Amino acid sequence: MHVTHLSLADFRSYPRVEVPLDPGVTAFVGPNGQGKTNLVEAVGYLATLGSHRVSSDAPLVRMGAERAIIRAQVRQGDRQQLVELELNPGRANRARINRSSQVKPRDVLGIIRTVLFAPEDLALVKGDPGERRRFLDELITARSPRMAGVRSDYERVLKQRNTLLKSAALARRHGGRSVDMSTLDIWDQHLARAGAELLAQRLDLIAAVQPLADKAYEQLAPGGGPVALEYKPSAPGEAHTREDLFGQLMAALAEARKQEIERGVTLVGPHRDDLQLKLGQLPAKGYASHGESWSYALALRLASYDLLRAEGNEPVLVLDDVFAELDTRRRERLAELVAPGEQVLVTAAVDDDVPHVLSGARFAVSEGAVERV
Ligand SMILES: Nc1ncnc2c1ncn2[C@@H]1O[C@H](COP(=O)(O)OP(=O)(O)OP(=O)(O)O)[C@@H](O)[C@H]1O
Repeated sequence: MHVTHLSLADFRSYPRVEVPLDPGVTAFVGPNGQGKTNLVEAVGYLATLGSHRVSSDAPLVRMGAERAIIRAQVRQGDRQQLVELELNPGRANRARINRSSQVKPRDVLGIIRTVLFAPEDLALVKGDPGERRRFLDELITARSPRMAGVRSDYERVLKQRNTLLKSAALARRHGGRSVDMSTLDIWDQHLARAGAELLAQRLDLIAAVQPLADKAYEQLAPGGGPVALEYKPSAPGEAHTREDLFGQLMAALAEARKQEIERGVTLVGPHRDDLQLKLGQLPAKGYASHGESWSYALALRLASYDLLRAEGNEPVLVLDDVFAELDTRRRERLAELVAPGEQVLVTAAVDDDVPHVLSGARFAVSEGAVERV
């Protein structure tokens, strides 16, 4: 699958821009702060309904404008589709597919898939567990778009359950009116049901990604591994099937209930889990060097790319400002690995940062103009 045309209105720094794209490698080159990342961020947004840089939509809308529009023409084999998202911060976003507005934003998922590697990815290794959970869950959704529904069910139930626990905790602390806790059992069931589904997908994904990440790390930094991905659940146990995971979560919720009511928050479930990344015998977080952490994050993205391709879901690979961070050897290895991809979008400050193997289309990006050179 590849994008044949990208069109933005009031997205980030662009009042309007039209970018025709070819399969193969396309490099966006220009000085800092000219809008290169803004272009690839828009493609990433269509694939994940989120930005890799910010957690809310407001910064994505051009200063002074009310809404932003991202539109892309996508080709999958012989099939062409036009996808469009309208971002309305503070109100619901809107989507159109082939000009039909009878769709929800979530229906756009799966039309475009991306694997995006950017400097922010260092947080995958060095950052909070939430970064690694997002990595897993975005990849789960890229493999199976219906999982977006499961994720949003889980988030909704979690929010409602937390509201109930919080009011119970406040009532306990301040001796207010007691709270009716009879619905908590029902929330437990819903939370464990969606949670088990999400957990099963995460465990399946980790098993598939692990050997690919190890192989990618070895290619980037020979002899530096091995790398191992270990899931650290908040509800401990050995379960793997959905039904067993459901039972495991229900048991852990029962055990944690007293503490949850005291603290007013849900302490068990996929939202509290972590993915531990090990390099050799040590956890990468806190031990790996800057260069090792970079290679690790990159290996995770390359593994994601390999996995989606192997499963027949060829994604667009986006390499945002990454070559300047790598030494010559790693830069060339990476370039050789990704050069055969169906579509690879690269951003760089200067031409020399783009390895020669990645010859293809070039656009100069300067002061809001994107021109083919
Ligand atoms: N909502 C917005 N409204 C207007 N301008 C914005 C908005 N968001 C970001 N910008 C501007 O976009 C520019 C940054 O663009 P971008 O991040 O794409 O730069 P870049 O070319 O990738 O630079 P670098 O090489 O430094 O990574 C900045 O000048 C910033 O002020």
